[in-house]
Amino acid sequence: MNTPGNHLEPPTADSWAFAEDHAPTSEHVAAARDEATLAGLSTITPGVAATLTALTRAVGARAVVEVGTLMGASGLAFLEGMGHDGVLTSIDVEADNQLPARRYFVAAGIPSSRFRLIAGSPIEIMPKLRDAAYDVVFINGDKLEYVEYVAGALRLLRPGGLLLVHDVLWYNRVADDADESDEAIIIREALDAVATTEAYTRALLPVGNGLLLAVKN
Ligand SMILES: C[S@@+](CC[C@H](N)C(=O)[O-])C[C@H]1O[C@@H](n2cnc3c(N)ncnc32)[C@H](O)[C@@H]1O
Repeated sequence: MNTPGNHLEPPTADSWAFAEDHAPTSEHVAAARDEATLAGLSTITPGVAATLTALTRAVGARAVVEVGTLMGASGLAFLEGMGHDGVLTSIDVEADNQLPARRYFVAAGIPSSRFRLIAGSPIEIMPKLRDAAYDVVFINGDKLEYVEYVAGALRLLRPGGLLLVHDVLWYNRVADDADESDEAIIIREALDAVATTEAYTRALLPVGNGLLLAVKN
């Protein structure tokens, strides 16, 4: 049996669910999540949504870049964490994926001046964004491009800004050395790229499908 000070066991499924549901998401985030889930698409969990909102609030973010819009669940989590003048820039390669996001943002009462939805390749669009102008960069797009996204994020972040990379545990496959799937290999490379630059102080949070948090020094 574990006692304080001894080596901890991983959380049970009940503890994990308790943590995930501890801070409820808004009805708008829940609706965007539900639509993505019903369509069989991968979206953030409630625990990740709560973490994104709290971290955004903690750094007083006024400008967030997101790679991977989908139905807008994470985008709303950021918009809810920012003040009324905070602006989300969200990039997705699929323009059609951004239509529901716009609908959910409007339904949540977010004025259009507070979000920019950019359709196109994040690898081509990230270099066009301003240097050191963003408080948070959130990566949640194509896993096979994670190394390029991480490289692009460094220039965009201001000192003290947060790099957040989602899905870094990728269904328990990243930690499994025997797993040589393209996604697992590339996510490991992206994690290594953050670890080997002295630009960041980092922690890996086992919330949702794994969230890397790296503060730009
Ligand atoms: C995991 S979803 C983003 C989820 C969103 N952030 C949310 O909170 O629900 C990934 C997004 O990246 C884009 N994407 C581009 N290439 C992809 C790929 N090969 N596999 C998965 N998603 C891809 C999709 O259009 C999709 O909107």
